[in-house]
Amino acid sequence: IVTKRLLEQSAEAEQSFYQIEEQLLQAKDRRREAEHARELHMLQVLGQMFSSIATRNPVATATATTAMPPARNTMESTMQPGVPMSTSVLERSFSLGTAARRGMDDILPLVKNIVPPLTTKKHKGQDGRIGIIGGYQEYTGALYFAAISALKVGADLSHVFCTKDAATVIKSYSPELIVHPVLDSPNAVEEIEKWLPRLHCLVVGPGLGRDEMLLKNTKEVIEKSKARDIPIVIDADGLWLVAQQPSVIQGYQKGILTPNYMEFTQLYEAMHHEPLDSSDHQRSAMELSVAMGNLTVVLKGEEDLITDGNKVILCRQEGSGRRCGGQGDLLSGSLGVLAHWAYTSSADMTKSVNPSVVAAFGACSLTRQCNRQAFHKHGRATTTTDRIQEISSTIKKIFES
Ligand SMILES: NC(=O)C1=CN([C@@H]2O[C@H](COP(=O)(O)OP(=O)(O)OC[C@H]3O[C@@H](n4cnc5c(N)ncnc54)[C@H](O)[C@@H]3O)[C@@H](O)[C@H]2O)[C@@H](O)CC1
Ligand SMILES: Nc1ncnc2c1ncn2[C@@H]1O[C@H](COP(=O)(O)OP(=O)(O)OP(=O)(O)O)[C@@H](O)[C@H]1O
Repeated sequence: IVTKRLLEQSAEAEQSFYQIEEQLLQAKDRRREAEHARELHMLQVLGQMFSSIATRNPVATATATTAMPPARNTMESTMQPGVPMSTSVLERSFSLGTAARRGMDDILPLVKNIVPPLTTKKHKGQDGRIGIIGGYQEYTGALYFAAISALKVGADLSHVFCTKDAATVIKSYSPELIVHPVLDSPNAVEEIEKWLPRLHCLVVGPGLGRDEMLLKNTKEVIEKSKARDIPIVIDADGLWLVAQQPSVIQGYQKGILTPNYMEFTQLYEAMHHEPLDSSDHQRSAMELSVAMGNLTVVLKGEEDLITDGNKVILCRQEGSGRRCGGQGDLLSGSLGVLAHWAYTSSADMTKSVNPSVVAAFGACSLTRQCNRQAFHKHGRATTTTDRIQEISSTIKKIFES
């Protein structure tokens, strides 16, 4: 009994330590955001000064206009539960060439706002401790791709929760990942729950497989994570779980679903009990989001379609013609980090746009640009490992330029 009590006290002490640590981090984040807002304000003032100089100088004005072609056509629509949707959508697309730079005006600056500055003042973990659940023994690659992408995008720690057999394999891929071989253990939920107070975001599903026991454990971990109010990205086999039991995530505003077309069809049909009308993806994606309680849905494909049931945003960043496995894992891992950054940024930083949507647009843009760059180098031989190697330069180009 004494040992049990001591263990309980130590668990409580640990929990309050992490709560205090979280509060400190949040205070630091708020200070950081205030600094960022001041810098932005100064930049705006400088911009106004330059533009007034340019207006006084007709040659400079003409040059600027030629260098900046007109914005792409932009339309908006809204949808509320039970209200018919108009057919137009809010369209956001960009490429890194000068031609469509104005298309980045709306969402991409918000993504840039949420990317935390790199300073010497931070401690390990502050920019993100991401948990990833998946990694059935056949699909160790998927979990690795998601976890390493999270690290490379900027998380400080990437915790992988997988089966015992998958763990050794994943550890041997990379010493940078923290691997917990617990998902198939008899006390899996307790083992993972211990880590939840330290995690900023959970990514569920890459390579999870469909084993009943693993899905049951995963479901319970999702429930525990919801109670902690952390963003939860659900991909791959995690979406299969949602299609079987939508209530596991339905109505949880920090839930983000990232289906490919097949997964989307399953989810849609599970929610609506009728075949998907494949002629109007935008409408169907909004309908799914609304049916799920306005969760953010990212329908991946030739163009990525992001919706929280109120608006549809298209990410048409040029990708590549290669469709090998693992691109979705890069997307879900990156999205985990961006979701944490978006939810810890102030409403000023995201201009009150849904943080899940801002994060999703960032992750789609990043994934597609990585695809594009890797494809330019490797052509038909491009694989996900090549894409992951492009994360660093892609971040510099699209988020830090
Ligand atoms: N290296 C790895 O370990 C990888 C493992 N993966 C994992 O493998 C598991 C199963 O994923 P699958 O890719 O088999 O499941 P999917 O649901 O993606 O695909 C099922 C089938 O549908 C086909 N399909 C996919 N998209 C389609 C579309 N738009 N139109 C028509 N057909 C389409 C696919 O060719 C496949 O035969 C998941 O856990 C996933 O995370 C993948 O992430 C890929 C990489
Ligand atoms: N037809 C396409 N054209 C251009 N880019 C695409 C296309 N299809 C998918 N993508 C890009 O690849 C990303 C991953 O989408 P994909 O459909 O491959 O996911 P997935 O099937 O879940 O991947 P995984 O193999 O990891 O399970 C998308 O976000 C998108 O950026």
